[in-house]
Formats: sequence, C-alpha cells, structure tokens
Amino acid sequence: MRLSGRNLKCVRGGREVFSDLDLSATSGEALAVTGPNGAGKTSLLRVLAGLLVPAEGSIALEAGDAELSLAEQAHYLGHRDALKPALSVMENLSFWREFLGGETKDAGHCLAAVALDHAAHLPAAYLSAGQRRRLSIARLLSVRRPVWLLDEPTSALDAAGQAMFIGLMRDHLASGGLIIAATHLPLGIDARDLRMGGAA
Ligand SMILES: Nc1ncnc2c1ncn2[C@@H]1O[C@H](COP(=O)(O)OP(=O)(O)OP(=O)(O)O)[C@@H](O)[C@H]1O
Repeated sequence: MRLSGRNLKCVRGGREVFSDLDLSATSGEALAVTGPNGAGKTSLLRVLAGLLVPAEGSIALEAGDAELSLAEQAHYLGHRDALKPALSVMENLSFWREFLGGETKDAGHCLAAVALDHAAHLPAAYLSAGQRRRLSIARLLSVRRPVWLLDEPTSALDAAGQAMFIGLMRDHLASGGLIIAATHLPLGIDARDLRMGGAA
C-alpha cells in the first residue's frame, strides 16, 4: 500500500498555506510532519483525511481496498479529542465503532490496551486530558483502518502513555499499516521527516 500526494496546494481563508507539496508513505512506514506553528501540518492531515479540499494537486492510495475511499481506510486523530461528554467511555467507543463500521476488535480489549478499562462506565466529561487522548487512541485500535493520520498524537500523554502509544504505533506498522503524524516532539518510532516551512 502506498499513500501519495503530488503537487498539493492548500488555501485557507484566502491565504496560501502550502503549495508544491509532495509526499509518499508505504506500508510499514511512518512520516513525521514537522514545522513551526502555522506551517500547515494540521491542514495537510485534514487534506489527506478528505476534510479539506486541496486547491491543487492529487492524492492517491495504491494497493488499498479498491471499493473504499481513502477517507474510509484512514483514521484521523485530531488534536481535539472528538468525544461526547455525556456518554460513558464505553459508549463513546461504541459510538465510533458503529459510526466508522468495518472490521472491529473487542472494545474491552481496546480499552485495556490504553489502560482505561477501569473507567469504562465513567462519563467522558470526567476524564483528564491524558485519559481523553487514550480513549481517542482506543478508537484507532477498535476499528481496523490501515492509514493513521495523527495530529500531535502524544500531546497530554504521560511517560507511560507515550511508551504505550509507541508500542501501538510499532504494532500498526508491523501489521502493514502506515502513519502520517504531525508533531513537535520526537515520535519515538523510526519515521521519515516531512518538514513544512512557513512562519508562526
Ligand atoms: N478555518 C481556517 N480558516 C482560515 N485559516 C485557517 C483556518 N484554520 C487554519 N488556518 C490557517 O492556516 C494556517 C495553517 O494552520 P495549521 O493549523 O494547519 O498549522 P500547523 O502547522 O498545524 O500549526 P501548529 O503547529 O500551531 O498546530 C495558519 O496560518 C492558520 O491560521
């Protein structure tokens, strides 16, 4: 599987954020998108996730599932956790499993993998920032999708959480997935650097 973008240009609010951007990542590979605040890292992930339309350029996923779009084969983990505060931890995960569909893994197992099984019945509103991030990560595990698009994935995670997530990213790459992650911090896994320019 190969995800590639060619000659991508992104315009937001009438202003060019980036242009002439090429990228590619294959199965088992991680790309770390780095650059200063405002360089366009989040914008690039949103373009790849199909949430923003590029002003120019093309995106292709080769050797994926021909019947599914790239968006249907990708998880987008934004820097804001998409949780419903009134629902419990388990209900939030169940919502995502139903919403995303496809091949799922046991929800209890996924919560245990992010050390949130003890909080399964707690309303998401009561979670700490790091626990919210762990629940978002459980979504990645719960529904099998080969492309992970991650925005500052380790923000709010403590040292144990970061080590846990590094292990999960390694497992995902070893099972043929690919990762594109915007980050200001080292990812903790082997990753090629995609440096974006621009000013804060
Ligand atoms: N909805 C929007 N409308 C107009 N401009 C926007 C919008 N969202 C982002 N931008 C602008 O696009 C540019 C790139 O923002 P983006 O969030 O992609 O940067 P980033 O590299 O992820 O930054 P950071 O490191 O601070 O997270 C910024 O100048 C930002 O102000």
